[in-house]
Amino acid sequence: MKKIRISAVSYTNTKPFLYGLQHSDIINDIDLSLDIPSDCAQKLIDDEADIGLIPVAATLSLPQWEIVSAYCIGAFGAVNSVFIFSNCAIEDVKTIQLDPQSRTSNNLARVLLKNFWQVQPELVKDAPDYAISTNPTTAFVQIGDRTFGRKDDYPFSYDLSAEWLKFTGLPFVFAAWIANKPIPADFITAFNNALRLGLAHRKELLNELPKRADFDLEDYLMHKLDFDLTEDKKKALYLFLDYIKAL
Ligand SMILES: C=C(O[C@@H]1C=C(C(=O)O)C=C[C@H]1O)C(=O)O
Repeated sequence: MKKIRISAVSYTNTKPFLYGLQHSDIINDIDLSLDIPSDCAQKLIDDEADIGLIPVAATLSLPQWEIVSAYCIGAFGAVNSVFIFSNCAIEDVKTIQLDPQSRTSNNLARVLLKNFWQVQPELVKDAPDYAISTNPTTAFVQIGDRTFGRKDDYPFSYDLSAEWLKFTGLPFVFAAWIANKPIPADFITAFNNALRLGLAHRKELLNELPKRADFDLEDYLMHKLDFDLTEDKKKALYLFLDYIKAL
């Protein structure tokens, strides 16, 4: 049988899923690559992968897509790894640098800026001084492990999942397991069993990960991240896509 090509996120948030895949027989039936989120999305768009843990905002660039898992990268309130870091209050920001590795959170920032904070800073992609600008009215979006332990390094840090909860009262879905073509049902069942196994073994996984003094990995993987793709999260996902379309 031809192996199913899977692109998963190369950040710590995905390690429970990887643990499950690597401890299940399904590992022999897949061709697994680890990519930054923007590349997971591009691989699904270019048909270089069959299933990806892709930023949900990228579904808007797929002619055909289907959610193939009951699990996701989500959060109810603060997630602690998706921020706007800023030298000034959001109302005073003039320029926001977008994160080149992100698709969802860049769009989440845009949705919140327009509809929640109601401000219109200039948005910059691929800024040459990304994340190091000293301009007092420049802020930047940043996701993933690069944000670990950085929250208190800036005068203002906005956790975008916490801000989305304030705005909508809903949880948020950053990335979901999405296929760009029909996938056999028995594969989907085995795939979800493997992901569930990984989530159930997060304590064992935590014992294998190097401890960090500046970031609570246990709180992150056990509590801040919320991996179940519940009905409320699906509602949030479709609401978010509608907000992006209206930008
Ligand atoms: C919570 C996170 O979710 C992520 C955010 C993504 C995005 O902004 O496009 C995509 C995948 C997830 O890894 C994170 O990376 O910190």
